[in-house]
Amino acid sequence: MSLLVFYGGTFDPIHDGHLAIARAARDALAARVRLMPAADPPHRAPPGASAEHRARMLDLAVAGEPDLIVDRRELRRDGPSYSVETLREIRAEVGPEQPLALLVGADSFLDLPKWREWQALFELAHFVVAERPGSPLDNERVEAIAANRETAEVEALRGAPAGRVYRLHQPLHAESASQVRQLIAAGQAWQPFVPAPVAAYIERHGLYGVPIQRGAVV
Ligand SMILES: Nc1ncnc2c1ncn2[C@@H]1O[C@H](COP(=O)(O)OP(=O)(O)OP(=O)(O)O)[C@@H](O)[C@H]1O
Ligand SMILES: O=C(O)c1ccc[n+]([C@@H]2O[C@H](COP(=O)([O-])O)[C@@H](O)[C@H]2O)c1
Repeated sequence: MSLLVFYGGTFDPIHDGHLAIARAARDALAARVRLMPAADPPHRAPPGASAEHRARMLDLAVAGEPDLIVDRRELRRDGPSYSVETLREIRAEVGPEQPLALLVGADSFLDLPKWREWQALFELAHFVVAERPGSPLDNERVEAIAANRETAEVEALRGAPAGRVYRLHQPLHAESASQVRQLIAAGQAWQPFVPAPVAAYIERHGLYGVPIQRGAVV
């Protein structure tokens, strides 16, 4: 059965590292990837941009890429955007047999034991884990979380509805949203780290303290 891949994040703002792993997952898994902005991301300070701005930047970033889709379901729910609730909602829609995967970066995966009902997540979806500079995926640390669920076979993800952990070996990307926000605050060049239409949107709307450029094309 085909695999449904969901990629949750704060995307404050979406940057080239996010796009690179979404594309890498799409290509490695031959699947559509649904980027899901969190309304109220757990375990972090409130985002610098509103949920609607963050979602609109995602729309711009994936425009013209039919296998990258923006999924606004978490924006329609009140309270913290716990992944276990999101995955239960999706599972209820697609039924018990449909293979589902959650795409996360290495730092998120290594933090998984702090997530709400984290063990239940493995009953709801597979995890596809993207490598990320600064968060090495040592076998020991991965195994402490994956507990024998790891597989190197994409077919294993398609062959079960949930419960496996797959490492995505994509080229590493060092970008982070906090780096983009810090560069903006420091008055340094930040535009090279985000897709050009996203940079234009940030400038047009004066997000993150960028001086508004009314003439900019969105
Ligand atoms: N450069 C990257 N390489 C691999 N994974 C990434 C990268 N950037 C973000 N991710 C992953 O994407 C998901 C969403 O990330 P998020 O929106 O929090 O971006 P971020 O760059 O980590 O933001 P911030 O710097 O504000 O914490 C997380 O699972 C994170 O691990
Ligand atoms: O469910 C949780 O407890 C939980 C805790 C931390 C993060 N998450 C989800 O993980 C994704 C990445 O989070 P973040 O903060 O790195 O953008 C995003 O979809 C969050 O909703 C989920």
